Amino acid sequence: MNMIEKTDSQDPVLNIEHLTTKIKISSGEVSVIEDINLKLNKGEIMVVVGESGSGKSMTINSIMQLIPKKLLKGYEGSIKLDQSDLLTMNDRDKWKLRGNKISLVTQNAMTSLDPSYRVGKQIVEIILASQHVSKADAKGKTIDLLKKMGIEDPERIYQSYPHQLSGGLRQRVIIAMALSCNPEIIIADEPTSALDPTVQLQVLDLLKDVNRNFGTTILMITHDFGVVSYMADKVVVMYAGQIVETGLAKDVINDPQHPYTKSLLKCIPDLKWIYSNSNNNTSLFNIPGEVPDLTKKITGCRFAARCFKAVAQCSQIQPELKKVNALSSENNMEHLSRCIFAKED
Ligand SMILES: Nc1ncnc2c1ncn2[C@@H]1O[C@H](COP(=O)(O)OP(=O)(O)OP(=O)(O)O)[C@@H](O)[C@H]1O
Repeated sequence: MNMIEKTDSQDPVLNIEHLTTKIKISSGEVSVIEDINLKLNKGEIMVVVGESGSGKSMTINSIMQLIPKKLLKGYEGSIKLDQSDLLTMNDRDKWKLRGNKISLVTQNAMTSLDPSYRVGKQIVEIILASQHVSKADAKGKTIDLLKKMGIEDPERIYQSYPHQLSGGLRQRVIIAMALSCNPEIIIADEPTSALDPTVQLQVLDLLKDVNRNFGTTILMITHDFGVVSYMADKVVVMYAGQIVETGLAKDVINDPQHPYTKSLLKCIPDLKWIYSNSNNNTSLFNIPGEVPDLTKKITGCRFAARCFKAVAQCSQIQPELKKVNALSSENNMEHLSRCIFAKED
C-alpha cells in the first residue's frame, strides 16, 4: 500500500511531535534533541535559533533523515509531512515524499554545487529527474528561475562554473536549484552565515520573496537573533537539545520569557531598525559559559549554570514548557517558555 496520503490544506505542511533523536556514543547513547514539537503551516517562515550545540542541525538532519546510520541510535515521536510520518514509512516512500516536498539550502553553496559542471546544467539535471519535461523546457525553466532569483544575466550565469561566481550569486543559484523541483518547504541551514553583511541581507530578502511569490514554506536555522527578527513569523529557541521558548516572532521578541532568549536578544547590536518599538539594549553582549555537554547528567534547568536569574530551585527541578500570556491573540500559535519565572497564562 502506498503510504503517501493526500493533504488537506488546513493541515500543517510539517508537523513534528515529541521528536527525540538518540545517537550512539562510546558509553551508550545520548538524546541530542528531546521532545521537539514544531508545526509549520503553508506559507509560514519559522526560524530555529540557538548557539552552537543547541540542537539545530540535529533537528534538521532528523527531518531530512541525514543522520548517518552508524551514528543514529533511533528516533521517538513523529515527523509528519503532509500527514505521512517519515519515521514509520518504508524507505522508498520516504525518499519519494521527502524528495518531492523538501529542498535543503545549506550555508556553504560550494558544497552543494559540483565544481566540475556549469551551474545551469546542474539545475537542468534536477528538473529532468523530477519532472516530465524536455531538455529544452528544462533549460527554459532554469533561465526563468535564475531570472526570478534577481540574476540580471541568467544566460551567462547558466554557462558559468561555480568557482566563477561570487558568494552571493552562488547562494542565488542554490536557491534557484532548491526551487527547481517545486518543493513545499525549503529548509535553510544558516544560509547567509558565510556571506558579507550586505550580501546576507540580499539573500534574506530573496528568501522572503520566494516565500511571498512562490508560497514556499521556509524552515530556517540560525544562531543570530537579528535573522529571526528580520525573517520569522514563528520562532523556536533551542538550548542544549530542548525547545526553551517558542511563539509568534513578534511575541517572543517584544516579550521574551526565557532568560536564554533575553540573553540572545541582548547579543544583537541593534534591533531598532527592524522593530521600532523595541526597548532592547543596543550594546554588544556575550552569554558567559558554554552549552553543557549532553553526555553528562544534567539535573534541573539546562541553562541554570549560565542564567542571570537562576535560584537554587533551578538546578534541582527540570522546568516544563508552559504556556505564557501571549501578547497577540491572532493565529493558533501558543507562546511557551521553559522557565519557572515565565508569566503564566
Ligand atoms: N557526531 C556527533 N557525535 C556526538 N555528538 C554530537 C554529534 N553531532 C552533534 N552532537 C551533539 O549533539 C548536540 C546538538 O548538536 P547540533 O550540531 O545539532 O547543534 P547546533 O545547534 O546545530 O550547532 P552548530 O550551530 O554548531 O551546528 C550537541 O550536544 C552536540 O555535541
